[in-house]
Amino acid sequence: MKCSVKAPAKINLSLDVLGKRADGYHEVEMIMTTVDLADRIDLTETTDRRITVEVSEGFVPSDHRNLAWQAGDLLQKRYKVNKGAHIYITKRIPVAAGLAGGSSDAAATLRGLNELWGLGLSLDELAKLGGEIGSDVPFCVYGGTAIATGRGEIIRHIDSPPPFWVILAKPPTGVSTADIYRGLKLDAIEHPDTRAMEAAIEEQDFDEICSLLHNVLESVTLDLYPEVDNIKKQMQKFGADGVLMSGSGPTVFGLVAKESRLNRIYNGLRGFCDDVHAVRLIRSSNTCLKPYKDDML
Ligand SMILES: C[C@@](CO)(OP(=O)(O)O)[C@H](O)COP(=O)(O)OP(=O)(O)OC[C@H]1O[C@@H](n2ccc(N)nc2=O)[C@H](O)[C@@H]1O
Ligand SMILES: Nc1ncnc2c1ncn2[C@@H]1O[C@H](COP(=O)(O)OP(=O)(O)O)[C@@H](O)[C@H]1O
Repeated sequence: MKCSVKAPAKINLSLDVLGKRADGYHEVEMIMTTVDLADRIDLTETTDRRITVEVSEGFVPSDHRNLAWQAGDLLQKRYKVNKGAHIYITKRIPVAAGLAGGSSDAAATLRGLNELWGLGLSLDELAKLGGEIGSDVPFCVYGGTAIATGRGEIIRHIDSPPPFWVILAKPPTGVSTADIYRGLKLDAIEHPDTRAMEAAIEEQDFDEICSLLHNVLESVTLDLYPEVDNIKKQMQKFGADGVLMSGSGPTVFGLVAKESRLNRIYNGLRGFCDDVHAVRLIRSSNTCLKPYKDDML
């Protein structure tokens, strides 16, 4: 048996850090939403108990370091599954980019193997399991739009923002999330207004959403990688309505209301940055994130 699962990227419309925890992680409050730039996960059930991974991009690890492998291994061990799986990952989400590509691959693997191995677990159960793999995995299990707290694993679903375009531009720099959190000066943080952003989303107020975009990790990454600031400025210059770095970076996203303006911004950015994507939000999550069985492919 086979199945395929979509693993979409996320952006952080708001990212606040409230403090450092005893376990070394940071207490966060983030508004996250899923965008339609996705990896594809093809899962094939095997009769031995091995979990194997193959990735379209050779530089992404295909051994135990791959988060999709970790998802398969965890599910198999926790539920004593006596079957294996081959996981083929077609990468489209830029790697180490602040877009949760690896986390989304892990989440899609959990959703897909749950189906393939007939485990019957709920999304809540899969999300809880995902939290053992990484802080962003629980959000990626559900997709949609949510407020994530704790170290990112406590998820409260909220309304989808109004429909708009998202331009993503990633400079050729990979960023280590741990390094960026480590570089944050907790006493110097200017906090975003998360409640106002939630209200703006509820009211579908695009202009207000753009004016409230804020990420406290941005200044840390910008100090280390000035090219990120350059992309921000270019995106603003070409006319994006709101511009922010996603997660720990270095991807910068621009929100654009008018399709007519999209080409100008996309082409302008392509002039000096190879990795540019124009995508939409995935407004309602679960139906399009559901695994497709082989007879539907
Ligand atoms: C910054 C964010 C924002 O969505 O995303 P990315 O930029 O990675 O996409 C997340 O908080 C990243 O989540 P994720 O990438 O899953 O992090 P994890 O694997 O759990 O942790 C990687 C490292 O980041 C630091 N970390 C992560 C989460 C958190 N709340 N506090 C932390 O201090 C820790 O040093 C940890 O060892
Ligand atoms: N399935 C995967 N896809 C991409 N990267 C992965 C995957 N599994 C593990 N990794 C490793 O995780 C690191 C972070 O990758 P990624 O999830 O793309 O970044 P981010 O957390 O910034 O969104 C990379 O350096 C990569 O080696």
